[in-house]
Amino acid sequence: MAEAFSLQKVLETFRSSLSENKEVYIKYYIAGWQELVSFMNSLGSVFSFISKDVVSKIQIMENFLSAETGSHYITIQSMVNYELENELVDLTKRGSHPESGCRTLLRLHRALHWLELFLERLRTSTEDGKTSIMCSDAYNESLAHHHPWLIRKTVGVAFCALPGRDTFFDVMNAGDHMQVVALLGESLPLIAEVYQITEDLYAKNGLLDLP
Ligand SMILES: CCCCCCCCCCCCC/C=C/[C@@H](O)[C@H](COP(=O)(O)O)NC(=O)CCCCCCCCCCCCCCC
Repeated sequence: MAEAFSLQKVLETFRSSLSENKEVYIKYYIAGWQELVSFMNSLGSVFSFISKDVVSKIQIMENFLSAETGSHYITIQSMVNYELENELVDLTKRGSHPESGCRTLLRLHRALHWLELFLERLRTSTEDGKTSIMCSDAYNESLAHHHPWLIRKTVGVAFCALPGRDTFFDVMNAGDHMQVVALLGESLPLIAEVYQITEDLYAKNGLLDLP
């Protein structure tokens, strides 16, 4: 049987994703996402259209890693260099490289920003806090800017099906509520750092709007 989700595991995988010289290992980055997918699956099938999209993006990245050219995909930095130098990225409109590593990872990267905003809301919320509101506020501040109307509407409906704050804390499987809050406090700077390193790298290379 698969091991149960735990917030601690998410923290550990994102911690492992940072190299000494602050590069981001793709292997651990996608392992972190895989953990989050198992969390989402435990919330019920309303979220399966979201987790399916994440799973397909994880799969694209895994395929790059296991291909002959996999050594170029060790870190996000090496991937960006390799794909740009070899013109493997569609920069302005989708063409011959519709599923480059750079554009696929960008989608996960934007979602990581949502996660950061949402977990910060959850961490600082009070007992009567509504997860659906925390989720949609975080979404409207981040991912929503990149999604068309129909997706925004569908996502809005899914948010209403989110369990309450207590269930959320329990599913995180990290002890009592105070322990979860403490672990969130430990995890968030790490997630924020991984996010910021990627953001700076993409900005420097003009990759933030890849189609
Ligand atoms: C916890 C409940 C889950 C709430 C999820 C909120 C985020 C909403 C994301 C909605 C994505 C809708 C599906 C469609 C996506 C794609 O169109 C779109 C664009 O891709 P394309 O350019 O290839 O077409 N894809 C994306 O933007 C990537 C979306 C990735 C969503 C990741 C959501 C992760 C949720 C993780 C939950 C963890 C909760 C916290 C636990 C500690």
